[in-house]
Amino acid sequence: MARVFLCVMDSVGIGGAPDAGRFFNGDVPDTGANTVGHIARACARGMAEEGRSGPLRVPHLEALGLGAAVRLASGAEAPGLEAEPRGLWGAATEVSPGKDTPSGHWELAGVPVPWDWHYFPDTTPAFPEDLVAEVCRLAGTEDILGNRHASGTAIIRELGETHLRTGRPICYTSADSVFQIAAHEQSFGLQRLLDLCWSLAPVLHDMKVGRVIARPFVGARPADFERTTNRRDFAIAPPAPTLCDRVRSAGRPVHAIGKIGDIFSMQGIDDVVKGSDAELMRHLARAVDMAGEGSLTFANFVEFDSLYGHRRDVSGYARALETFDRGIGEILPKLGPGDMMILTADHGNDPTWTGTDHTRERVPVLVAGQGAGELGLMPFTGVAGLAAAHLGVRM
Ligand SMILES: O=P(O)(O)O[C@H]1O[C@H](CO)[C@@H](O)[C@H]1O
Ligand SMILES: [Mn+2]
Ligand SMILES: [Mn+2]
Repeated sequence: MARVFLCVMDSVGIGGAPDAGRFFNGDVPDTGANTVGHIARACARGMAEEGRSGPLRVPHLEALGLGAAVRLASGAEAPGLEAEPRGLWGAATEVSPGKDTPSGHWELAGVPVPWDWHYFPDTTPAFPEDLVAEVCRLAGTEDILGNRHASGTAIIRELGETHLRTGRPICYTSADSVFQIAAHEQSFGLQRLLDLCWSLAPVLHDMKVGRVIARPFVGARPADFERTTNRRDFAIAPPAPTLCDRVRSAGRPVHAIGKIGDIFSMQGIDDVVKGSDAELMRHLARAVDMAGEGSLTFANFVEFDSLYGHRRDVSGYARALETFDRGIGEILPKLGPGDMMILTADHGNDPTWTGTDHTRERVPVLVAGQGAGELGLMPFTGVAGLAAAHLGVRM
């Protein structure tokens, strides 16, 4: 029997998407965006020196083929990642029309998105009046705050005090197909925020808005406002059976780590554990120790994206890659002969790029535990194919 550990490093793209010119950050097309390539270049030039220093040091990812994957995907060099790969390595290209998290994950799990998502216009107000009225009705408030495109950390600094004073929820969106609600955990109430998002989700899903996201925060003053890990994503269910459903239908356990449960609306998933990325790495180590024969463990490490990519924090992103590399380095030696660990990503989020949104990019496909060699370029669905073939499950 065999086991698969499929790990998504959220937003760790490697450039080269052939359709990048059709995706934008503001008015600027994503052509040339390269999350890993540009971080490695910034590190090598001494331009990512906060809390770390010098060239990007990710020896385990490098040995698995991360640098080679950057070169294959985009033709660009990733300074510091020049070692010959000792794992199976390749790069994957997305076909779904969105550069968002559900599109990326569903396609990695074998199901490209067959519809066009609804995006809210970058205007103020961004939301239609009947939607605002429905939010007010469900929240029991006279109005909402925000009602525009925003960065989540900036908008709570800006509107958090008004929210505390008026009780009105802060509603905002981005270049993704999302409706996000920020509210204070104590003053508005965490459960009330989660209930509000849960009640609104079917309305938004009918409009083909991919997710309603609860963004709870704490703190008394703008300088201390901080989002918590109680974030919840209420996503549309995948349109067809995914890798998770296939594995589960074959009578095998499917364990989720991090956001995976939310992204797949728990479809095809037995259990989920959540926490910070540091906690998720410990959960992954435990899964490698404990997961049963024939199982799929599917993990998402979100902090690359949420803490550093959207914030365009190059040093922070480099630190996160180096921390992740150390964590994975401790887990890799635990893999047994029947184990396959796949490290990949769902889209890019180049912290050196303009704007604050994701970037359309190819993603790495690094396979540990199953020998060495080049996998070449594949579609995102090739990742599901690798996992299913290893488990002996039909896709
Ligand atoms: O700026 P914050 O709130 O982190 O939001 C980001 O997170 C959302 C979901 O991943 C993206 O659509 C982007 O808007
Ligand atoms: Mn993502
Ligand atoms: Mn994101």
